Amino acid sequence: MRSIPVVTVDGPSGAGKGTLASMLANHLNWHLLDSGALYRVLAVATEHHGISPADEEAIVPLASGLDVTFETEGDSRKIVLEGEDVTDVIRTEEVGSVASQVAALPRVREALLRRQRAFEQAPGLIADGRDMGTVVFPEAVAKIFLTASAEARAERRFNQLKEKGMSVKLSRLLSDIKARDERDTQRIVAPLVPAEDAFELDSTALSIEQVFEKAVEFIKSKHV
Ligand SMILES: Nc1ncnc2c1ncn2[C@@H]1O[C@H](COP(=O)(O)OP(=O)(O)O)[C@@H](O)[C@H]1O
Ligand SMILES: Nc1ccn([C@@H]2O[C@H](COP(=O)(O)OP(=O)(O)O)[C@@H](O)[C@H]2O)c(=O)n1
Repeated sequence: MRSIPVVTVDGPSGAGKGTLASMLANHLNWHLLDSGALYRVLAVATEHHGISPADEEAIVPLASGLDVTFETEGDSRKIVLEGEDVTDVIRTEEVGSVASQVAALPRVREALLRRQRAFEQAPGLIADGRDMGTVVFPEAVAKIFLTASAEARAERRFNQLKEKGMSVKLSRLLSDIKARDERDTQRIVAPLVPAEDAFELDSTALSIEQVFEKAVEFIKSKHV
């Protein structure tokens, strides 16, 4: 039996992973896994339950039994945690920061593995995150590592949050993004590194469309 094809998109915050992953999923008509959303939802859950982001013992059972659903209706996606719509709440930089703290706990990552792998369904999967190509789907047919300068990423995030009506300071975003990069690349388990066989794509000077075209070209070269 032919296995289900997986394409991974990993990289640092604001590189354009989510944008590219959802364009690819629409283009190929494949499923989409936004693994960062899982860590973000878990971060919100720890806050709801009054658990410290460093308390691995308490977070592991929360991660294993996380009551979350990802609902897709046309182009819009809704994320519901314990009955509450958290689609927008999880996108703040504060939640991103807590997410990267809980994501550094080895047993928490382990607890979320099975849930992520369950997204691998026919006809194929686009998986977006930090360790999709290195840990979760090492057999992926095509692996993309998307980067951009920290300044470009902070500016993109700034515009994105402003559009959502959230007030943020660019200088604060840049320092938060750098702190998160540092934590994500330095952690012991599943650090943010390109897989050996990844196609590294720097999007600093590229438009969204140019990134998409290069990604499609690369995926085609893998006979997907
Ligand atoms: N190549 C690009 N050029 C300019 N803006 C981009 C580019 N790629 C993504 N963006 C914008 O940057 C913001 C962050 O992108 P997103 O896909 O959420 O990044 P990530 O998932 O890597 O954190 C979004 O508002 C998106 O529209
Ligand atoms: N596969 C993944 C995805 C996210 N994460 C963690 O979750 C945080 C939020 O991920 P995200 O993909 O939503 O973040 P952005 O790139 O959108 O800023 C990251 O900073 C990582 O610490 C992870 O460790 N592994």
